[in-house]
Amino acid sequence: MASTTPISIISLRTDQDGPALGPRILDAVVKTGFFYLSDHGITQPEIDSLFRQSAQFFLHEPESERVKCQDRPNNTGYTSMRQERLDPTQAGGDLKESFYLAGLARTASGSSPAPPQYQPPSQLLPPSLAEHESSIAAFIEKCKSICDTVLAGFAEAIDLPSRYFVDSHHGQHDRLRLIHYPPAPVSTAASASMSIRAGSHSDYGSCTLLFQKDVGGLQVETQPGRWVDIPPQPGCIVVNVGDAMEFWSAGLFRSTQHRVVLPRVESETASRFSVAYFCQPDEDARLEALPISQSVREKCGGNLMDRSEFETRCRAKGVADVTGLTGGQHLQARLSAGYRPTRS
Ligand SMILES: O=C(O)CCC(=O)C(=O)O
Ligand SMILES: [Fe+2]
Repeated sequence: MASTTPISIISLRTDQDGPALGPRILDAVVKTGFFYLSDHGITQPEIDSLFRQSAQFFLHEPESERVKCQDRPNNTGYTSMRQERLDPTQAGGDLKESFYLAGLARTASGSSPAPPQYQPPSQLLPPSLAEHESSIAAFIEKCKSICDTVLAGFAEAIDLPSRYFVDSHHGQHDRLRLIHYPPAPVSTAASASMSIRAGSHSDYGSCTLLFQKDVGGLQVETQPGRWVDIPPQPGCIVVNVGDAMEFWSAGLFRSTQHRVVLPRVESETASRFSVAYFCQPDEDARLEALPISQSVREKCGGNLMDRSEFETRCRAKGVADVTGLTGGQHLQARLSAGYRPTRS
């Protein structure tokens, strides 16, 4: 099955015999930093219902209600069309709009508040989403729990105790992002050079879960200049490594550039909906480029980033001190650096 997909499919089925998650994801996170995750525990009806709520918001919520919910300092709420430009070398802003949600259940007034120092900010909700607050809060908690499993896999993959990363992730900076790419015509060479649905970028955090509805367009740069389609795969979430985890793993795990291209065929011209869950380290998490043991190095064959490539990538992403920093400092460094890797 895995050989017919561009990235491997990894199952979270608990009754499966065989190795734990760590050894099974090592190859994927070292080579592309992307894999499909199946049997993850979120049901299709739960995903469908979030996509319905997202469509209701983007297609029917009045503009006046959307803009009331913008909260840039807390990185929550609505971002409008072309407001974001993920690739600073791209001519115009991205052809998308989005809504960022913090961990609703973990705030002081939520159903399971986090310890005070790790509580996410409170969230402004427009009427169409406020109506579904408890199911959205539950969806966010399920994503968080999948991320904890993935984080445990990351630790096991490099021979660390399972909780090594989990203990620095209380969901404080995590965000669930509803994304809408409006309908667009099939692109021409001219339109593709002017705009894009989501410009080339790498994600900032530890890992991202991505739910794609039915319209394709997501691509990953597996080698410099070589873009591979990652189409929606029934029953699967796309999981990818983010910059914080690339840093933490001393460049062993790859935080790879990806993008969403304009429609190439008629079937991609409709609205495209996706949902991303960005898992971030805590503000006070200590990130340090961890030593990678000889036995892990051997398992990874020739796929290790050497020290000078690691340091170059860190600096390009705004990280001046490659020995260590906090989760909060990493996020700030990443937010203030416009990053586009040099092509070799
Ligand atoms: O919408 C997608 O499929 C990808 C979105 C993405 O990569 C992001 O928001 O970081
Ligand atoms: Fe992304």
